[in-house]
Amino acid sequence: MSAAERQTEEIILRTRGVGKTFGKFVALNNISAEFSRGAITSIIGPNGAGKSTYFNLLCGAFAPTKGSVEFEGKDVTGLPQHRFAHMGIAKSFQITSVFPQLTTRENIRVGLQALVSRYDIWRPRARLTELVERADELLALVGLWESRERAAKTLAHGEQRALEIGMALASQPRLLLLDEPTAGMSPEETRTMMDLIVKLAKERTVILVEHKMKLVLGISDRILVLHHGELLAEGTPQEVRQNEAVKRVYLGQREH
Ligand SMILES: Nc1ncnc2c1ncn2[C@@H]1O[C@H](COP(=O)(O)OP(=O)(O)OP(=O)(O)O)[C@@H](O)[C@H]1O
Repeated sequence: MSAAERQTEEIILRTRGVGKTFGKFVALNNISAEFSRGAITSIIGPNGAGKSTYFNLLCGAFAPTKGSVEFEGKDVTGLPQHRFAHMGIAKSFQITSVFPQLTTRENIRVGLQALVSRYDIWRPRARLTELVERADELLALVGLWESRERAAKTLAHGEQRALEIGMALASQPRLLLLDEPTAGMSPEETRTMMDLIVKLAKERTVILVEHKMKLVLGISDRILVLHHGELLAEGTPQEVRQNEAVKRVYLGQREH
């Protein structure tokens, strides 16, 4: 394996000098960062730091105004969002997108059926069995097996978020992007979600956006800190915790 190939193997996603402007407003400026395969990387920063904007660039929802995005060594800058999904990148947003009237299990099956073209159309029975089995595996993985027959609208907020992640996993992504996965959750729901993220990260790369620094220190391999659209700091949780600039930004903020 060449040095370049080894780098591609180790770095799943990279941005080079990405920026994003909305009219004259610079929401994100010149962010260069690398995301290691198999790691949990958290993007943190105070309100308005540019986290969601960066997230949207990483998952292909926005094209950057400047710079480039590389996934597994390929330049994917400006490709339509569905191409990102087909390449192996899945995302789950702050806003829940489950179908409230359907059961938990039906929701997961809907997620899987969206991929139906990958299956052999001449073997419908085998395809159906495979879908059902895969849906049940995903339900168990995200901790919703017991709630499988409940209408999604009756699930607690934390369970709805877990369901949404289950749906995102239907495409068997190599990279899972989560935007504030614990937003609006109780402390107990938050712990459950953090445990789920750690479990999911054993099999795939996870990047998450969060504004609660304390929350991600314990589970992240690497942390990027954004502030006013710039990359303020990056490093291990230990390095970020001790970083003077980061301390200043978070000083006086209510810690979560
Ligand atoms: N579509 C848009 N049009 C104009 N300005 C925008 C748009 N989206 C974001 N912004 C601005 O860009 C800046 C960064 O926003 P962004 O949502 O990325 O921050 P954030 O770190 O995710 O904040 P929060 O923690 O509050 O979600 C903010 O000042 C925001 O007002």
